[in-house]
Amino acid sequence: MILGYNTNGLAHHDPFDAVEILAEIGYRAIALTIDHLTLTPFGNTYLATRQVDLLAKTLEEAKMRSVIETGARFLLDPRHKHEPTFISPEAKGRDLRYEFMRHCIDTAQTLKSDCVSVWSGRLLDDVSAEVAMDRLVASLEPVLDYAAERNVTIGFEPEPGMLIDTMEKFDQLQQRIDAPNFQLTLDIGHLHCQGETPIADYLRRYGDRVVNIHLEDMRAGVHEHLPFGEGEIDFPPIFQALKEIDYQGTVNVELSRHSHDGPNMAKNAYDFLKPLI
Ligand SMILES: O=C1C[C@@H](O)[C@H](O)[C@@H](O)C1=O
Repeated sequence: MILGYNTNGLAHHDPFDAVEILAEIGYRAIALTIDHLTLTPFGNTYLATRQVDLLAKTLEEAKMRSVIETGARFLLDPRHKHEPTFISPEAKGRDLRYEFMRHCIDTAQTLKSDCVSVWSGRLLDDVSAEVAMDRLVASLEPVLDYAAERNVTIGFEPEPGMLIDTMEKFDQLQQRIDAPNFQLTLDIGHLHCQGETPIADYLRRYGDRVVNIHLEDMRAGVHEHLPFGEGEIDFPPIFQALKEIDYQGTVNVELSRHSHDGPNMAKNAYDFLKPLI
C-alpha cells in the first residue's frame, strides 16, 4: 500500500512544487486534481501538453505513482460547484463533462496513472431515480470506451449528496455497466459519513474492485473532510483490513479544505499514517 496526497489540499501550489514537497515528506503517490493550475484542459495547448510531458518525467524520476482526480470545484463552471456533471439536466452540460473526461483520460495515459477517479454528480432536476440512473449510465458508457481504448481504468467514487452516494447505489450502477475498466474509488470518510460501517468489512467485500482510496477523518452524517484525529474514525482496523486484502494501490489523503496550510497538513497526515501502514 502506497501513501499519497491529493493536490486539492495543495490548491495554491504549482504541481511540480507539490510533487517535490510530498516526496520530501515521504509520500510515494500523488492524486492530481485537474484544475486551473494543474494539468488544465484550457489555454495554450502547447504549454498544457508540455506540462503533462514534464510531469510524467518528474513523477518517473521521483518514483511517484499517480491517480487523476476530476472533482475540481469551479473548473468547468465558475459559478456552480462541480457542475456540469454526468447527470446534468442539459445535454450540453453532460457533453462538456465528457470533453473534460477525454482530457483527463489522455492525461492519465501519458502519466501512466493508476486510474481516473469520477463521481456521479448531484441531481439538479426533478426526474425519477430511474431516469437519473439512465442518464448516468448513458454518460459513463462512452467514457469507459474511450478509457478502455487507452488502457485507462475508471475508479467510480460514491459521494454523499450525489446521485450515487452509498455502496448499495454503487451496486445498482455496477449491475448496469458491463466494462472491465469500471472499478471503484473508495473514500473511507464517505463510508463513515453514510453509516456504512464497520469500514473494514466494506474493504473486505469490495477489495477486488478498489483501484483508489481516499482518506481523511470525518464525523457520521457530516460530509466534511477533517485532519486525522478531528473526526470519529478508528484507523487501525482499516489498515489491518487493507493489509489482509493485500491492497496494492494508493491511499490518498484528501484534505481539500486545508490548502491554506497545505504543506503542514501533508506532513501531519504523513506522521499520523506512517506507523499504520
Ligand atoms: O469531498 C469530495 C469533494 C470532491 O470534489 C472530490 O472529487 C471528492 O473526492 C470528495 O471526496
